[in-house]
Amino acid sequence: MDQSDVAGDLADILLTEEQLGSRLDEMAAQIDADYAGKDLLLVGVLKGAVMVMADLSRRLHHPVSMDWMAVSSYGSGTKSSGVVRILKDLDTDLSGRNVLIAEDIIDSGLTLSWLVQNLRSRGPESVEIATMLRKPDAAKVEVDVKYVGFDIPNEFVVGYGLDYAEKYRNLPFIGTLAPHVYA
Ligand SMILES: O=P(O)(O)OC[C@H]1O[C@H](OP(=O)(O)OP(=O)(O)O)[C@H](O)[C@@H]1O
Ligand SMILES: Nc1nc2[nH]cnc2c(=O)[nH]1
Repeated sequence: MDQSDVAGDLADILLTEEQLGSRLDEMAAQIDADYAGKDLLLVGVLKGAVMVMADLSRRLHHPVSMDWMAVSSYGSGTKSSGVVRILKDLDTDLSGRNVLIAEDIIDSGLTLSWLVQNLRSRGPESVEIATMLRKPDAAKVEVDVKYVGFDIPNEFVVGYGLDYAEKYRNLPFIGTLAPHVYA
């Protein structure tokens, strides 16, 4: 998708494709170092994390397994309902595994704090989080996050996996929406 196709819908570009890519290089190097010699299972949280999962995993030299979960707490709106539903569970048994959750964003923290607790109850060796974005000013619960791409302001963002009413996920950058889009 070309930026010009949705240029009228965007108020601002917060992070460019280049900025996302170079931060992912750093995160992957750190993850490679931290998990050297250990088993690693990447868990992607559908749908938003598809870009992070694909781009981060390809930068790792470490051999990984990958699995997916689908949870939803947002529906089609811009506020978390706080009620997390599992739409698709993992296929993998987590007993004794080192799990790294790949996420696009931690906003209120409600989704990830629920998910970490849920996965920890399945007997893994460890559960950690790698997220591309985090909104420190939006936190409703504390979530212990090992790898963060960028801390961003408390605004609703789209692109790089993140949608508004299922649109804009395939933008290669992160932007904010113009007010008329919500109207
Ligand atoms: O910290 P929180 O306030 O809980 O928000 C974060 C969650 O919201 C988004 O998912 P969403 O429910 O929009 O589903 P999607 O990934 O399918 O778009 C995002 O992918 C996180 O999972
Ligand atoms: N698209 C989108 N989804 C979210 N889910 C939680 N926060 C956000 C956000 O800022 N944008």
